[in-house]
Amino acid sequence: MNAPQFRTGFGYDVHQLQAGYEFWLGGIKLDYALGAVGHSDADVLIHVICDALLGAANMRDIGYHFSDQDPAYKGIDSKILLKRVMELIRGAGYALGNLDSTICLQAFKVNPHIPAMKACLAEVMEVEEDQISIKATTTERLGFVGRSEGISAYCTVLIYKNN
Ligand SMILES: Nc1ccn([C@@H]2O[C@H](COP(=O)(O)O)[C@@H](O)[C@H]2O)c(=O)n1
Ligand SMILES: C[C@@]1(CO)OP(=O)(O)OP(=O)(O)OC[C@H]1O
Repeated sequence: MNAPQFRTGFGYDVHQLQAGYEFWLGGIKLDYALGAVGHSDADVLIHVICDALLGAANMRDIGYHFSDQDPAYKGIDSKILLKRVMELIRGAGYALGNLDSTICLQAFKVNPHIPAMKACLAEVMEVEEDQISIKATTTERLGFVGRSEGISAYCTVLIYKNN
């Protein structure tokens, strides 16, 4: 058999934080005074995972597939979008090697929630928890994250297909 084909992808996303919204992150709902604003449930971690996967497969980005102008996606659970992205990736013959992500959030520590996020995402993506890394950082009170005006996240992925 020929050597497998490896491809990397990268995702970055930002959502505003405001009172009166739910706070979905990594597929789970967190209890906080502010929530993330978006057309969907605004789960920034899932969005960067989707973008990294789509980028790795050279399949554009999340907004290309699920437009924020389309009422079908209003308030949608981002886990549904991630499932669809995994179907696209697998449909093109790719499997996930691993993903590594960083959440940028000042307001509270997400470390205690990371095991639940990993378990949730592994189930949605139908991969092993060991293939999913989630990290977190504040921005030392600097910038929009530091002022808790928003949350951002980054993700890299490795996907592969056997030739
Ligand atoms: N929202 C966050 C931010 C950070 N952490 C954890 O705390 C560590 C220290 O954060 P600094 O921004 O001060 O470097 C970081 O390495 C994370 O382990 C967190 O859980 N949630
Ligand atoms: C996920 C989508 C689709 O509902 O909406 P948002 O929640 O606004 O998220 P964003 O990352 O800004 O863009 C992708 C969108 O198309």
